[in-house]
Amino acid sequence: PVPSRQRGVETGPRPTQTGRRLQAVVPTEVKIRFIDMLSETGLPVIEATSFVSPKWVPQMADHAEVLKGIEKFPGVSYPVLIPNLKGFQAAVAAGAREVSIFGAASELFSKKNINCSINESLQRFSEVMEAARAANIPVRGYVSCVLGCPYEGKIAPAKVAEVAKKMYAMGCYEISLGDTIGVGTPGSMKEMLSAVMKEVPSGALAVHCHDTYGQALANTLVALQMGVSVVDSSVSGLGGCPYAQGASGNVATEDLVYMLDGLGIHTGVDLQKLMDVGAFICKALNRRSNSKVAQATCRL
Ligand SMILES: CC(C)(COP(=O)([O-])OP(=O)([O-])OC[C@H]1O[C@@H](n2cnc3c(N)ncnc32)[C@H](O)[C@@H]1OP(=O)([O-])[O-])[C@@H](O)C(=O)NCCC(=O)NCCSC(=O)C[C@@](C)(O)CC(=O)[O-]
Repeated sequence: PVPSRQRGVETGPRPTQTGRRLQAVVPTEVKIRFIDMLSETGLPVIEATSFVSPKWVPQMADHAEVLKGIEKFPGVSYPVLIPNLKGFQAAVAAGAREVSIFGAASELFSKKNINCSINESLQRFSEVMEAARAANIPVRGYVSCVLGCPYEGKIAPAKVAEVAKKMYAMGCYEISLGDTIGVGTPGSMKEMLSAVMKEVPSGALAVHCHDTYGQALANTLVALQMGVSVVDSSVSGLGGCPYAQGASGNVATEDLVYMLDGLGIHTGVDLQKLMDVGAFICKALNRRSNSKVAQATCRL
């Protein structure tokens, strides 16, 4: 299986693990060094940046410099997030060879995150798909809030299945199901995946588990047992979402790789190198790693 899609630096105005907000904008050269180091770990996919509006997320205003500045390792892909056609065009002009669109299963989250309804977002995405097809650019689709929403609470699995089905039908080669605020449990993950798998084949699904309630690894394991083989993660468990207050980062890549190694699943990812990248970025951001593996081995 492809073990992990790794996110680059996504330090928006979101709470850290301890509830402090990250105020600083991460310098572009740190982002580039971080991604270059990740490229040497054996990860197959590194999501490099977002071509979103700098008025909405000023921390990503350097997207073109980051994408142009990183070394592109053979065999590694560097997709970028895009919310609309404008983002797609800017990403391609900066050299993107793969993009990800991001929708949601929650109306209110869609409105807060990308300022439109779910239906409007699907309309925007279909414009992107058309342009992507013409440019031969593969598109991945995210569905956020699949196990809960900061504004609507519980989300019906049928709603997740409906949005995932539409994004898959429009041509996304893979649908990543995001537990954006990390409220899911193995039980709700199983229920949601069972509904989605009636509409989208398991081979075209990925999971993206935030670890707010400490359930991310358990939820990921359930998804693996149900046939999903692509998992999003983040070194040192960095990240969150600026429009989902209180959400912590993704499952730490170090912890995910440790678990996969323990299961005898070959990943090709070098855990030691990952830990070095984690130490680098935590030092640069002056924060503690959220990776249990990193904490246990006392590297930070
Ligand atoms: C979607 C918009 C742009 C709508 O924002 P809007 O204000 O409705 O957009 P607009 O079309 O009215 O344009 C407003 C201004 O933004 C510009 N603009 C418009 N589009 C772009 C663009 N692509 N790149 C650069 N600039 C852009 C546009 O040109 C205009 O500039 P002005 O004329 O005022 O100078 C905004 O809401 C936005 O950028 N949102 C992104 C927020 C974000 O980054 N959220 C986090 C992403 S991660 C995530 O969602 C979850 C995920 C994927 O991780 C999975 C999970 O955990 O669930």
